[in-house]
Amino acid sequence: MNVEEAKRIVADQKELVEEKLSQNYIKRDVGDVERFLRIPNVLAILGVRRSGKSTLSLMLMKELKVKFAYLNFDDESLFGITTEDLRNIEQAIYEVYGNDVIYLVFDEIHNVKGWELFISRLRESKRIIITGSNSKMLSGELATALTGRHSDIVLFPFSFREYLRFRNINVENPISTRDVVTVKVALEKYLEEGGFPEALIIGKDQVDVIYNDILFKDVVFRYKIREMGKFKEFSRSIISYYSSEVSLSKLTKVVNVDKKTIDLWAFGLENSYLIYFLPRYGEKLKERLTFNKKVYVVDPGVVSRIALRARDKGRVIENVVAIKLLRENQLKGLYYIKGKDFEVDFYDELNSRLIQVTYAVDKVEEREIKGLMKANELVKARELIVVTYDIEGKEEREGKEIKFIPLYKFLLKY
Ligand SMILES: Nc1ncnc2c1ncn2[C@@H]1O[C@H](COP(=O)(O)OP(=O)(O)OP(=O)(O)O)[C@@H](O)[C@H]1O
Repeated sequence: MNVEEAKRIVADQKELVEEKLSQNYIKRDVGDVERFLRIPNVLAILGVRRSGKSTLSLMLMKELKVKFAYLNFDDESLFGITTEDLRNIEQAIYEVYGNDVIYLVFDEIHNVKGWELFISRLRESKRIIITGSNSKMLSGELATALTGRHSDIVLFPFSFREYLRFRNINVENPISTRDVVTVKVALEKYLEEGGFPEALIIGKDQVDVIYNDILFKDVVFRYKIREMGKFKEFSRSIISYYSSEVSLSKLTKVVNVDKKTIDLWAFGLENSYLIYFLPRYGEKLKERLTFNKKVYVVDPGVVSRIALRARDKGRVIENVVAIKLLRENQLKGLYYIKGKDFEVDFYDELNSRLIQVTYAVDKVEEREIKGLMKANELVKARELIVVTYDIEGKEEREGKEIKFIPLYKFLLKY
């Protein structure tokens, strides 16, 4: 690709960006992202496809009021480009945007071979945002060039709080009966439709489009999967296990492929951020095939549209809590605890909390509380919480306080 061709692509995309910048977007709760751009000066925004990564980068540039250049490498005219092409692209960027541009935003650059060294060189003089929907993009051999020199955040589809903002419901701290009702009605809808911005703008069928895009572009294409039918069946089966323990070995028999293949497919789905495997506390992470794990799905909308079994409210609620915790902990320090005769849904090690989730409307079952107490003998957590559907209050057991928090409050405040 020569510089002239590259210039045309950069200029075409510049027009699209200008149009995007003129629109109003929903503010994302991602903390002080700008901070990441100061030192070190590469910020990677990772996360499931269509969660709003490029929009967030553009919002950030707008907020900082800085001059920046943008290029999306997920553009057909840029497929198959080489390391040499990157030099011409760089020059084209300066010609289109000016030599004095300091901030560079690159979408999906990880599809280009040798991108890490390119970024590593640019970072000497520029501040860079890269986005990607592959959790392994920063763990390859070449990425060592960037080790310790980038911050990364994982962006999820809208959280419940962001969803309320999108629906123009300005109740972050509902107290009056009317506000509580409004928020609870919105929560029911959120549990059904989820938080992919496009699914809320275009309609729920868009979830299917996004789901298929993830399967094909982020897994099938990347991992060169040929048995499409079986892979789709596998993906749907594993999603149907949301909020449950899953045995990959068993799925091998259901889908009828060998263990190595299943392992690769599960790896692919997890790397695309579509599903997340929560490990059991205290267990050494061996191979995916053998370790005990529970599976959670990135968005309630995907659960509603794709899972095979009848919708189970208790599990839907547990899934939404899992995603909130994963989002806030940025995928770190979360486990479930399972002993001989007890289970606790989440051990949030970072915040020293044990969290049980139940679809209780008028009474929390004794077994849920016993589970908390037993797990607490093991981990000595600071806080013990039961997330309920509608019960609020406190109870003391053996000198330890247990809080009962309704789901809407937990999602908004905790
Ligand atoms: N904060 C927001 N407010 C309103 N709409 C949004 C917001 N973020 C994203 N969207 C909409 O969602 C869609 C996907 O957003 P975007 O392209 O930023 O996602 P992405 O994660 O970069 O996608 P991909 O992984 O495919 O590159 C776009 O149509 C965008 O307009």
